[in-house]
Order: sequence, then structure tokens, then C-alpha cells
Amino acid sequence: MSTFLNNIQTPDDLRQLKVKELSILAQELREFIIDIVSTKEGHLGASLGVVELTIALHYVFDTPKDKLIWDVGHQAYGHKILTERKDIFETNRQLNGISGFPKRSESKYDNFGTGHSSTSISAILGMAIASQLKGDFKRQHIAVIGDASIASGMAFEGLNHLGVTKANVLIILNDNAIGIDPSVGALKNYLTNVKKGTAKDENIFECLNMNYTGPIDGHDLDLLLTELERLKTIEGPKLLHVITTKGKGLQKAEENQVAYHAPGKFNKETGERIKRVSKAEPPKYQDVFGHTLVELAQQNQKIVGITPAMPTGSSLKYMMEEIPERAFDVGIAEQHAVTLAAGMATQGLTPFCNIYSTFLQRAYDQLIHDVALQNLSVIFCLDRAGLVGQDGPTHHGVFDLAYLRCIPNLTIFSPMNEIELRNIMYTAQQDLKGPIAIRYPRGRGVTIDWRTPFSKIEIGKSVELKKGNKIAFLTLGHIGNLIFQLISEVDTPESIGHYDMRFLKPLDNQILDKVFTQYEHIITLEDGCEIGGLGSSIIEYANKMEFAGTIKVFAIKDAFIEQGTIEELHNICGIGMKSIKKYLEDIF
Ligand SMILES: Cc1ncc(C[n+]2csc(CCOP(=O)(O)OP(=O)(O)O)c2C)c(N)n1
Ligand SMILES: CC(=O)[C@@H](O)[C@H](O)COP(=O)(O)O
Ligand SMILES: [Mg+2]
Repeated sequence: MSTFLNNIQTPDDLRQLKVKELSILAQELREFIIDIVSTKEGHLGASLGVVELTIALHYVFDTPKDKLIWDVGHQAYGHKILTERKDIFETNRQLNGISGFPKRSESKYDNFGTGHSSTSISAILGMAIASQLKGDFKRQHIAVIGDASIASGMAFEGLNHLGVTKANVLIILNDNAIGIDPSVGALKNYLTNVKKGTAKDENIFECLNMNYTGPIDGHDLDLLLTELERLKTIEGPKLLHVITTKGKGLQKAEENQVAYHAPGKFNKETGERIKRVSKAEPPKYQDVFGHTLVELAQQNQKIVGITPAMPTGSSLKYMMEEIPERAFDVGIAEQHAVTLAAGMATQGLTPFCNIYSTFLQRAYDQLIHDVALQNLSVIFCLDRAGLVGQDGPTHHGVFDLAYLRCIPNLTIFSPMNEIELRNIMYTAQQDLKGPIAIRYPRGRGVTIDWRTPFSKIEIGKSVELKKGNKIAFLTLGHIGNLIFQLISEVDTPESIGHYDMRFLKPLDNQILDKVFTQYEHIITLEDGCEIGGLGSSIIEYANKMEFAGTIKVFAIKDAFIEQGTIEELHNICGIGMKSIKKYLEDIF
């Protein structure tokens, strides 16, 4: 039964507590997070790891006047609970609920929207400079950033600037030696040496002109309070290095930090994860990618695999286990991952560069300038394409079709099922000259027996799945499976034709020419943004061919889409079964 937490709505309430009461509050806050996340799901380990830090920051600093930013923001559950959102925390990540990440429109305590990593240093520096320009030299500016996120290029760009300013900024490096998967790279090794006391003399952050303190135990509340109070009085750029344990306070989460980053539902007493008991079900697309890549790489020595910090999420981990010398986790470094792949391709290697669709946004110039312009044979596997669900607008992979389609030399493919994914991977590593983007969604496919022998896919060829005489559905990717069900449920299935376009680029003009002559109505369906995607491309071509029938585009309208289950979001966006059926009723 919470006692102190019950009485806290705002950080002002927190600041009424005595220092000796804060450790009890920490215990209560942990239990509260565990209680809710065990049933509602979400990012657990990171938030448990910063419970003491969260309390100490709001206790010492005058939030929301002082500015506090959480990098990525997946560790900000405690912050949300202590800043007016305790009573609605159970709606975390649900449709119409609070966001799983800090969000400016949600709270005056969320100073900057996050979700993608490594933005906090630049953003807090921007706020600190604004504060100086306004003549306010008192306001404090704090960014909390993890050891994996600080290794990203963008964070280094921020540090590089910060070190030549007099900005009143405190960076808190929350070092738990892990991202989603174990942290990697030379900086990780350096931080390990700092913790062991074996680092070379000069401290890297001091060399960058920051006042460095640490490493200190980030679970020791007294120490945190003392150091934060002291740092508050020091002007200019400062960095406090705290050591924490991801998953702190829940034994299972401490023992298996990768799985408990976002464990799904679990038993709040034992920590045991609740596995769905189900009969045979189709695999996740990510696993089809991961296992197929191992199969291909065992046959083709030129294949290399690259992931920027998502070995588990992308399933590149299978290749990292089986063929470690050719599989690379480069950390949160999407830009580097793409140009690294480009460099490898110039030397005759065949890189499979797996990046979540949303995170590839960060490497757009590298994709154009380093890969496509040089027509290098890099195979991009874009996971989490389309609406991803509870992570919400920061993570939906809905822009990729539009931002990829305008890039010359790039082939764009979206598999409708596991077998198409396997076969395009097989084809791309054998035949393709130039880059290809293969985009597939979060979650499971549709084929239980998916390990079929490889066969080649003809580049630019779509598939006629069903002939019709009035209405043609042109679909791209997994979402096309909806149309099978739809056809089985309508009164006049003979009127409907269905085409799995497979390639957004090059478009299959041959089949389109046929479709334009045989059907009165064309309906396109995709799980990407309307502007610039499949529907746009069909309208452009139809216009050129002077098609006289109607074209209806089912795609995501020009708006950011909030969080919810994928099914809820498809319905809200009007790309679910209900909307399509309604449209059909109108034209029948
Ligand atoms: C640009 C970008 N790439 C990848 C991710 C996926 N991601 C979310 S959290 C995370 C690990 C963050 O690790 P760290 O900064 O050490 O924080 P911790 O989880 O340990 O608290 C990653 C890779 C992301 N959010 N943004
Ligand atoms: C916080 C973050 O960016 C990741 O943890 C993300 O939530 C992973 O998403 P998946 O669960 O789809 O791998
Ligand atoms: Mg970390």
C-alpha cells in the first residue's frame, strides 16, 4: 500500500518530503511501475533503473521551470507518474491514453518530445542558449542520456557544440552498460575502464570542456542529492556519470535485461513473463529475415549483416550467433550503418543492412548520397514498416514508401508473406545490381510452413492473385492479406480482382496496362502515407495512360497517427476491413 506516492500529484508535493522518506518513495514508485506495466505492457527495465535518479532530479531541481529532457524517453515512466500522470498511468501506450514517451502536448513537464534516441543534448543546449539570450541565467537545463544513446553521432554533435559554450547544461550519463541489447563499441569499452579505474589519464568529457563528476552509484539517493545540489551551483557545461542497473528491483528483469527491456505481460510477484499459449502460428517477419539471412550467408560468403543497435528486434542476432565475423551491431548509428554498408558494397561484399523503417529516416542523405547515387548493391531490410502499434507516432514506419520512391536507382519491394520475403532476399543477393529496400511490418506473417526452397522473383513483376471483372484491388505488402478475407465475405466475389504489386518501384506497367483495360474501378491499399506512396504512383501512371475509370486510394492521411493496437489504428486510419467494405457497398 503506497503511502508517500499516494500523496504526490506534482513535484511540489515530492519536495515536501523529508530526505529520509525518499527511499520509501523509491520503493513505492518501483512497485507502482511494476504493477501497471505487468498488465498494460511497455518499457520496463529502463524506467526501473532510473527510479532514484528521477526522484532526485525532481527533488533538487525546480521542475517544470528548470528544463529536464529524457533521451529516447522510454525510461520516463517514473517522471510521468511524479508529474501529474499517476492516476492515468494505466492508460500508458493505449489508444487515447498517455504516450509511452515524453510529449510536449501531454504535459508542461515534458519539455521535449522524444522516442528516437540521442536528441537530448542538442535540444537541451537549444533551450539553454535561448535562456541566455533572454537574459535568464538562473534556469537549469538537464538532459538524461543512456550509455548506448550517447554513443550516437547526433549526441556527439551536441557535445561538440556544448563544450565551446558557457551554457548552463547538466548532462546526466545514465550508464547501465546496455541499450536494448548489450552496448557496443570503443566508447562502451572506455566507460567500462572508467568504472574499473583503468581508463587512461585524461577524461574524455573533461577533454571536451565539461565539468565531469563520477562515476557514482545512481541508486544511492543521498549521494545523488548531494551531487545534484553541488552541480546546481556550478555554471557552464557539466556531466554527471551515474552507474545504474537496468531492471533494478525486479530480479528477473535484472537477470535478463534484454528480454525485460519491454517484456510484455508478466507476473508482478515473480517477474515471470506470461507467454501466449498458442498452437502453431506463423512466424514473425523479423525471424523469417533473421533465419533466412543465416541460410543465405552460409551459402554466399560475400554476405554481411548490419544492424544499428537492434540485434534482437531485427533478429540479426541469429547471424551474430552463427557467423559473428560477418554480422555487425554498430550501436545506435543509423547513418554510419548505411555508409558502412556502402563502403562494403564497393569492395564486392553484399550487405544486408537491417534498419527499422522509422530509424532509417535518420540516414536519408546516406541512402541517397552514399548508396543510391553510386548505385551500390546494398540490400536494405526495413522492419517495423507501417503502423507499429503502441510506440505511436515516433515509431510508425509510414513515411518510407514516399521517401524511398523518389530516389533514383532504388528498387522497392514489399512482401505479402514470409515466402515472398525469403525469395526476394534470395533474389537480391544473387541478381540485383544497385540498391533495394525490402519493407515489412512488425509482427507475424501468414504462413506456418514458411521454410520453402528458394525461388527467384522477377524484378518489377507483380502477381495476379485473382481475376475479376469490375473492381481491381492493387495491394502492396502484408496488408494485402486483408483482401483474401474480404473477397470471401462479399456477395459477388467474381467482380473483384486482386493484384499483389510486390514492387513499388519499378512499377509493373505491363500488368497495370492490363488492369486499366479490364476494370472500371481500381482500389489501392497500402499501410503508408497517402502522399507519395502506392496510390500516388498508380494515379500518376493512370493519368499518363488516360485511364477513364475511378481510382480509390486507401492509405494513411496526412497526419501523425497516435498509439493503439495495429488493428485499432488501421480502423482509425480508414485502411481496415470496415472502411474498405463500406466503400465497396457504395460502388456495387
Ligand atoms: C535513432 C534510434 N535508433 C534506435 C532506437 C531504438 N532504441 C530504443 S531504446 C534503445 C537503447 C537505448 O539504450 P540507452 O541509451 O543505453 O538507454 P537504456 O535503455 O539503457 O536506459 C534503442 C536502441 C531509437 N529509439 N532511436
Ligand atoms: C524505445 C524504442 O525505441 C524501442 O524499444 C522500441 O519500442 C522497440 O520496438 P519493438 O518492440 O517493435 O522492437
Ligand atoms: Mg543503457
